[in-house]
Amino acid sequence: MRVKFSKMHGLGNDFVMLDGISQRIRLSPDKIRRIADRYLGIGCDQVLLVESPRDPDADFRYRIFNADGSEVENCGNGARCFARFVRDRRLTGKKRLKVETSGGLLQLKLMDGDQVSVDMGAPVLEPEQIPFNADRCAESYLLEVHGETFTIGAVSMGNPHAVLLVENVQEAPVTQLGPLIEVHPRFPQKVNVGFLQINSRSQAQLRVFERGVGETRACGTGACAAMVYAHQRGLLDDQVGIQLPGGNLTIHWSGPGQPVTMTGPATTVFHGHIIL
Ligand SMILES: N[C@@H](CCC[C@H](N)C(=O)O)C(=O)O
Repeated sequence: MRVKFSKMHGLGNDFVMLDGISQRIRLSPDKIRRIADRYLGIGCDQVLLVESPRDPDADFRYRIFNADGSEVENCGNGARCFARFVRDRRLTGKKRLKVETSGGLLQLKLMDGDQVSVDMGAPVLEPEQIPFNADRCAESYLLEVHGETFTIGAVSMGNPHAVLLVENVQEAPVTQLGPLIEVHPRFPQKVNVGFLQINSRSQAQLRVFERGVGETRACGTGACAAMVYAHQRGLLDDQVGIQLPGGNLTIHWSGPGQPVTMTGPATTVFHGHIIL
């Protein structure tokens, strides 16, 4: 099967975008791993498949697969790339879109230049909905990892995130501790792990070890989850610039029950065909 794709990225978090509306595409975990392989395939952190919506309120549905083949609920950088992809492929002429994901409905706005703004919905903090094993909902939790105890925040942005505050993000043990927390038994569906350094009330730096991928250059839902955790602890204002290894996102959140808004770029790199 010969399939058209676009290679895109949001701050270096890279995607293979597939139009499943004008092409018939059958994916399997094995095919996804092959597409994502940086030596044997195209190479990407996530494969994103655009489909017709099931929800009559939505313009599109988009499905998200991590490089390890697992299907997941949400992807912030992917959402911005999705919005540009459907416009560039002329699947819609709209600048404001509603898209269904398995983590909920997102509202997107194409702005000037390469910028896209996404209403990511309200964060979920109830442990059983994240899902995270804890007796009660709290601002932070103690997590034991191989005999050491860490203070973490647990937030769902449709997908699960653990957030740790660190003094120096460059020196944070992202690739050592990240994989241990990713598969911690208290997160029954595994978890994305963010390491957050607060620079001021409006500036922070973040590195994320993503579930099913490893450390990425940027994670949109990770930036939203980090904002929620630090804002709840009174460390950040409502509007914050979050610097990731691949560049900056602007995140806005005004508190519990309110949606998180993420604004940042979406970039197309090339188009091609792949034999699946
Ligand atoms: N890169 C993404 C998140 C992709 C999904 C994540 N790895 C998961 O397993 O939940 C983003 O920009 O949000």
